[in-house]
This record gives sequence, C-alpha cells and structure tokens, in this order.
Amino acid sequence: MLRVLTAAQMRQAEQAAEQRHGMPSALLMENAGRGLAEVARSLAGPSGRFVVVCGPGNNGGDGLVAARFLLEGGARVSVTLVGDPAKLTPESQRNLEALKGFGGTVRPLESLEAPGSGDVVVDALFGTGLSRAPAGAFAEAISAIHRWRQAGAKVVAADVPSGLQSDSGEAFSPCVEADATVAFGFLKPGQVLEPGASLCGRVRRVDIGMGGASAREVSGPALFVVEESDARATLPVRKPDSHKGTYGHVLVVAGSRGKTGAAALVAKAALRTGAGLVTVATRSDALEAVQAHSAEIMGIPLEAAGPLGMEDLEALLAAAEGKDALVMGPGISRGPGTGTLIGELLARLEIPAVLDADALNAVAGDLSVLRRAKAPVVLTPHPGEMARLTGKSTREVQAHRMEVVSRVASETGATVVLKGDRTLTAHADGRVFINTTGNPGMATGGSGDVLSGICGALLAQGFVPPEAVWTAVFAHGLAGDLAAARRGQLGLVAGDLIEQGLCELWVRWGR
Ligand SMILES: NC(=O)C1=CN([C@@H]2O[C@H](COP(=O)(O)OP(=O)(O)OC[C@H]3O[C@@H](n4cnc5c(N)ncnc54)[C@H](O)[C@@H]3O)[C@@H](O)[C@H]2O)[C@@H](O)CC1
Ligand SMILES: [K+]
Repeated sequence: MLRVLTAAQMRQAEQAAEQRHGMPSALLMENAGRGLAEVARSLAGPSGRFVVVCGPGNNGGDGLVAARFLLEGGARVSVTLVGDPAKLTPESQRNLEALKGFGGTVRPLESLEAPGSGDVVVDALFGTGLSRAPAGAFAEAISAIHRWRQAGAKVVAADVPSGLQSDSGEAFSPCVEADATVAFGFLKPGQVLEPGASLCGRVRRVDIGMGGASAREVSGPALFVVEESDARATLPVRKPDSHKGTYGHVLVVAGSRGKTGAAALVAKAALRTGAGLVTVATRSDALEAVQAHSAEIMGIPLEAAGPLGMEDLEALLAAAEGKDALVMGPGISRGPGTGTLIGELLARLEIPAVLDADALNAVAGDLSVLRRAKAPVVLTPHPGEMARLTGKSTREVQAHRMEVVSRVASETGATVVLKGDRTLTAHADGRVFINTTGNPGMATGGSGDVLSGICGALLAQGFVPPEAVWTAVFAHGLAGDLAAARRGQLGLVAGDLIEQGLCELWVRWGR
C-alpha cells in the first residue's frame, strides 16, 4: 500500500519531520535533490548533458541541489533560473550559493544550447506549490522543455511536472510532459490520477528522510494506492479441510423481466470469486431466465408484482436467513416504496450489504437509512449515481471525486466506491484507496454488476470493509486488464471479466 499525500499534508509532514523528529528541511531538500540527480543520470546517454530548469520555490531548490550533484559527478550541466532571483526561498538561495561554490553558473534560458537525444532536462520549475496557470517566462520555459523533448531529450520532473496540480491531477495549460517523475517522500494524488498520471511518465518515489512517522502527523483524508501484493494478501489460500459452507452464501436481490442478465452477472461473478453458494431472489416472472444463465445459481421467487417495495419485506427477510452477504440493486424494478424497503432491510439484517444501481437511486432521497444499518454497507455508484446521491451534477462529482466520495462515506458510515477511471474507495474512517487497475474496455454494460458480485462474494467469505472492498475493486480492474489482453478493449464484454478475467486472475495469484 503506497501512501499518498496532498500538498497541504506534505507541508504538515515536513513540519513534523523538522519540529518533532529533528529532521531539518534543508536535509530533506538535499535528499530530494540527490535522488533527482540519480534518476536524471539514469536517463542520460553516455555523454549526455543536463539542463536544469529551476523555479522560484523549493522545487527550484531541489533542482539546484540536483545540478550540484550532477556537476560534482563530472557531468556537463547548464542551469537556468526562471523568475526573480531575489524572491528565491531561503533554502533555494543557500543552494544557489552552494552550486556557485562548486563552480556552477546560472544562465538565461535563451542562451542555452538546446538539448537533444541523449541529454536530460530536469524540470524543477514548480512542484506542489503551483497556484495558478504558468504564464510569461514560466510558460515560455515549459514550451522550451516541450521542444527539447520533441528533439529527443528526456525530461525528468522534480516531484510533479510543472503545470500539473498535484492534488487533483488536473493540468494547467501549458504543462510539462515528463518521461519520469521523481516523487519526493510520498506519492501525490496528481501522480496517480489522470491526466496527471500520464503526464508524469514513470513515477519513481525516493526517500528523503521523512517517513511514516511524519505521515502519521498529518490531518485530512488518508490516501493510499493499492498494489497487487496488497489485494493478493487479502485472500488467503483455501484450507484443505474446508467445504462450501466455509465460503459463505450470497443473497442477490437483482434482475427483473428484461433485465435478467444483470442478476446473472452478479451471481456468476460471486460464484467465480469463491462464494460457497449464491441465491438470487427476484420476481417470479424473471427467475427462470436468471437461472437459465448458469446451473450453479439457486433461486427464490418474489411473488408480489411490480417494483420492489414493502410488500416484499417478509419474503426478503426470510430469504436472507442463513445468508452471509446481500447484494441488491442491479436490474431491479424500482418504485416509490423501494427506498423504504431497503431501509427496513438494512435496519433488520445483520449481514453486510452491497447496494448498487437502482438500489442506490432508491435510497438517494433519504441517505439517513444507511446510518441505521445494523451491519456494514457498501455503496458502488458510478458518477451519475453519485450525482443523484449527492444532488450534484455528474460534472461536479467528476471535478471533485476525492472530496465527494470521502464526504458520502463519512456522512453515511458506508464504504463508498466511486467508479470510473481510478476508482476510489472511501471508508467512513477517512481512508481513501485509489485503484490503478482497469481499462476503458470495461466501460460496457454489466461491468458494474460484476464488481458488486465480486464484492458480495468477498463479504460472504468473511472479509470486511474496507479491505474486502478495495480488494474487490482491484481484482475487478485486473480481471478487466487480463480479459482485454485476450479480447481487446473493443471486444471486451462483462461476461469476459468473469469467465476469463477472474479465472485467469485467481490462477495468477495461486488462489
Ligand atoms: N514539503 C516537503 O517536505 C519538501 C518539499 N520539497 C520541494 O518543495 C516543493 C514545494 O515547494 P514550494 O511550496 O516552495 O512550492 P513550489 O516550488 O512548487 O513553487 C511555489 C512558488 O512558485 C510561485 N508560483 C506558484 N504558481 C505560480 C505560477 N503559476 N506562476 C508563477 N509563480 C508561481 C509561488 O508563489 C511560490 O513562490 C515540492 O514540490 C518539492 O519539490 C523538497 O525540497 C523536499 C521536502
Ligand atoms: K517540477
């Protein structure tokens, strides 16, 4: 699990390192600059030159330190400083003096010999302190870096490519496009979220002498990137003496006439994720078609007619007896009483529940029902469903994904998955898990149903939120990547995620 810090949290961690752990920030900068120089060196050709472009803040200071290390290593190094040298931060000022002390010189950008193939440009204009779109001389410097890269030079960014907003991953225009980005101490959201992730190139994290102890001192959401080893470790190898009862029984309340496939996808995904048993409860006129999709699906008919509502309560309470997790929503027929029904179920059932699709739309009018749940609740909205849950537009949700998902989790007490590129899983305790698996081929009908099935299966097997949830999200994305490798993104359909992707994934993980 990789920790991710926002710009404000980086400042808090730096303060904690200095004030509580006695680690001077000058040393942090020294370590950052040395790490930057090492990565720059690794990208250079045998007789490559280095051009270091420094800005007015501490990001520029890191560049000055890197320039000194490169110079000391015997390389040819040109340094340029953009902006008013009188406004350098005190630390950068000291490093400018030190660079000069080692024979380094600073020259205007226009006078530099343009770097090309084999050469490396170090972008140290702006880091986490960028506050507006680069203009004037700064924009010109970014354009020059673009030109040099087009001419074959490699670009390594100090902390974040200049022009990229490190908290959101949004890029101002202009913004540096880097071949590699050196993350100082911790990852930044902008290195993981698009379009930032693509603009960073390969992200290399370097230790700068402020570790986990400093990160524990920061306030606000605790952000993490889930790695494959984390997700794999959630799922232990099955014990030889286990039986189907060991692996839980998922109750799926999904599907309706004409939408039986949704229920089947949830159920099959749960079965292919190791659930011992899966039962679908659905309207009588849909059940046969749901079960026709797969011999392993058990069924309970819901005899009432029309949309799901309170008249289904007793039947669903009875259906939930002996079950270990509930998945509700995909393909259901929703009516005015559906939200009340879900509220009653959550208040009375003692098993974890995943609410997806129309179950989310049904509770959107009154989220307080989630607070009254007896057992953990997982919500899996796509941006449109999240917009309905929060009364915002989809565009607003997408512009503030991190804040929106954190707030819904803390307000409802649920674990909330905001789907989309870089799916976010927020837990009510303030942790947010960023997912990096998956591909645009998964933007196809039924893909979300598969996720809720995977999630339900893990909950039924006794894994708890948030681990069960971020593991499900990671597995779903990686199953999509594995399936896309065989089908292509255009050829991928939701069923492939189950039959190909998940099966290949479990073989890869030895599970
Ligand atoms: N926080 C930490 O723990 C550490 C931070 N370090 C470096 O410090 C960086 C952050 O330093 P700063 O906070 O000084 O910020 P930056 O160096 O990113 O830049 C901020 C400076 O640029 C100005 N500025 C912002 N946007 C501008 C624009 N569009 N046009 C013109 N001027 C603009 C600001 O007024 C300020 O002077 C990090 O990214 C990292 O590179 C490292 O030295 C190591 C330790
Ligand atoms: K930079």
